[in-house]
Amino acid sequence: MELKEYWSDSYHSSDFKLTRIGFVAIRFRWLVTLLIIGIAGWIAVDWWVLDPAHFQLIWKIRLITGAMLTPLLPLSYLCKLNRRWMVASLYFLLGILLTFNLVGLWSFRDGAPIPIGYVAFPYFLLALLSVLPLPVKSGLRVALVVTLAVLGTDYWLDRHSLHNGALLDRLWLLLCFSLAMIWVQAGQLRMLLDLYRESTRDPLTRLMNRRLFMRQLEQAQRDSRHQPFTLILFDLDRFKRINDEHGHLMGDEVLVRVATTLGDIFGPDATLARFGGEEFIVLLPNTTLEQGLRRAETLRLAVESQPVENPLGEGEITVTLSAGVVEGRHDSKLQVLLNQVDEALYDAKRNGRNCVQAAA
Ligand SMILES: Nc1nc2c(ncn2[C@@H]2O[C@H](COP(=O)(O)OP(=O)(O)OP(=O)(O)O)[C@@H](O)[C@H]2O)c(=O)[nH]1
Repeated sequence: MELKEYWSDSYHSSDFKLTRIGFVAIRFRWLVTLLIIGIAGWIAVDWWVLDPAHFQLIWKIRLITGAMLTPLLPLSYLCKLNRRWMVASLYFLLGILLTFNLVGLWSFRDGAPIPIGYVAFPYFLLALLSVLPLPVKSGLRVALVVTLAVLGTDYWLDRHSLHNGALLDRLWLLLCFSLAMIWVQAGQLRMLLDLYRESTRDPLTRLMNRRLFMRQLEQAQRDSRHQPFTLILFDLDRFKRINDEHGHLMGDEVLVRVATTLGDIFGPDATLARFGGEEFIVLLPNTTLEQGLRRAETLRLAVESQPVENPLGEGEITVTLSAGVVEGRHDSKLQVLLNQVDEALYDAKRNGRNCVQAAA
């Protein structure tokens, strides 16, 4: 995982963004449930700890806070579809909880001893938020909001406290908790990204696997509007023979080399995947059938003209491929397109291999 991927989700792929937000939404829902139960349930503790005058006010504040958090539960189902909803819900949660903290502390303005639960609440909140796999930039924003809220509360309740050592003490503690929160969040983000890559990448070529490709294809079709897109499905010729005659290590080397050539030929606009054993697929957005055929031919020539060296130093071999090409539109049925391109590839094999065939 690269450093910039820890920093901001703008460096994540759109598919991982959705995966992460779905994960955050589930954890967020559990967090809100826990907070609603905890905040309302704490009334029992307050009943024991507080004097009746304080208790009369506090139990209502707790119930109102719990009620205000409740809409976040159904909203968390929408959040998994949209990052903006997720961010808005998170800040709504922070707003409610920090206001609860402010009003709770304000209720002790008469000098009554403040129970530890009220003083420690912002730190407790930071600890709870560490369950969300947020990038560092988002974690810093959350920490900043909590710190400013603590400073604002201090200022509002007791202007002098901003100038004494106790404030420094609180800031130091906030910094420690914030760093711990960001550290745990980044660790979770890393774990999630590693698992995501393991489950969506082919371990040999590092290209995306069939499952992720199908999701990308559905998305690309939705985005294509009235522009055509092209699919190229290709398969290495007589690959079994390469394995049998030169060994599996050589077979693996050929697959890796072809994957590299694919990246070089098609560039960042194309979506490339290993579709099966020695079968690869390419999705080209905004591309007509004629353009797709030309690009498939370029690939075929490139692979043919670059012999692959045996990793054990036992000479080199020439590899060829056969390809099928089909053009799709936003209203095409994907399963039909995949069948057509598969048929075209089969025709290319029947026509003698090492050639490109358009779908009928
Ligand atoms: N080395 C290696 N071989 C693989 C891998 N995945 C699949 N294969 C082999 O790919 C071969 C595919 O053979 P076939 O499906 O018979 O096709 P082919 O020999 O390429 O023949 P045509 O497709 O008709 O040209 C099988 O021998 C598989 O074992 C892999 O990851 N590494």
